[in-house]
Amino acid sequence: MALRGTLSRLLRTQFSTTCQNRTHSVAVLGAPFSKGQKRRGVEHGPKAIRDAGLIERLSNLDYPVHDFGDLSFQNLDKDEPYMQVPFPRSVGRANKLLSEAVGSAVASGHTTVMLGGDHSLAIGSVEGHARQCPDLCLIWVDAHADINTPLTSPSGNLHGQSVAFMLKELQNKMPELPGFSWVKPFLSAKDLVYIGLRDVDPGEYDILKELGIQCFTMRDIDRLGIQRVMEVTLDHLLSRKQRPIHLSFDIDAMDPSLAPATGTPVNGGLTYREGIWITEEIHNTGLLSVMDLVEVNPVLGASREAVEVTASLAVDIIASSLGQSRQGGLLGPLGIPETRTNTQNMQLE
Ligand SMILES: NC(=[NH2+])NCCC[C@H](N)C(=O)O
Ligand SMILES: [Mn+2]
Ligand SMILES: [Mn+2]
Repeated sequence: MALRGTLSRLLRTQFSTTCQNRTHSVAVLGAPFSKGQKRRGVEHGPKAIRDAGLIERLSNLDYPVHDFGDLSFQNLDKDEPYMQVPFPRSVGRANKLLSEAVGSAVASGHTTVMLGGDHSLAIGSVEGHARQCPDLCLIWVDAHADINTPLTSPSGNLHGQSVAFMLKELQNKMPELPGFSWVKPFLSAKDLVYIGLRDVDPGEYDILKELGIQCFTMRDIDRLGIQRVMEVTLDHLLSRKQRPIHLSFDIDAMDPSLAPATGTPVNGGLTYREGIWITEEIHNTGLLSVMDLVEVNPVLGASREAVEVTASLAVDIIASSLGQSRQGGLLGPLGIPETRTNTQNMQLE
């Protein structure tokens, strides 16, 4: 009994330090994978983002950075489509590997950055994170909701279905796909917020409505302003308790003029400053635990510049999520002191 008490206390301490005291060190993990969709090139995303100076930029922030390099994904020669879904076994297997890698980076106490690759990788990334931190919440920044099921998906592509694998509420709507027997739904609809939506399929619309998922479309951002959107987002997820945040950032959330090198661009996206505001506010909570930066596709840039601006925007978004500030200086922020809401104050103490 005594031993059991000690063990559970030990596990509890381990658990709370793993899942709460963030940003002592950063782990970077590349996932060069593209079979969640049909266009080639997105597997070169991690290299493009590293070449744009990611590691150097993160080294200028205040904590050690561990670059764990890129995972290596095996090619399966036989991977026939299942219910119009291409490459199910390859996507399932890659995500299992990624889940284990993210899980162990989180268990080692690192704030973890996953570089994609296509957005199907969020399945493994969020799942691995949730195994370590079961009470995490998810902020999905994207032009798309990626919440199709194999039955509603117009394209079949798994990068448009990642969230459907996670949600407990969709369990009965998800067929068993080959390669995915290891994933059991782990997230509740109330623990998810979308920001930046502007291209939602009819089946996705029905799911979002039915489950009452908190969404901020581009129209909501125009109407409320990004400051209010983040206030409501963080309030929705954190007002009851402090919990680890998983940020899944699809580069196509940004306007295509800023992020042209991506597979499914949609006009009318986030401005540079809206993107940075989102990540600064998430950093300010002190609760960011894992982030994904996905869908940078260097092959789809019309020119070298187009690829470089996209990759360097990805670097800015990551650095800002991890504390790079626009207010500089060790002597405290410039500008007018900010008054914060109660929720935000609670996080900052
Ligand atoms: N991660 C992405 N870029 N997803 C785009 C998804 C597009 C479309 N909704 C689909 O299901 O195919
Ligand atoms: Mn998208
Ligand atoms: Mn996406």
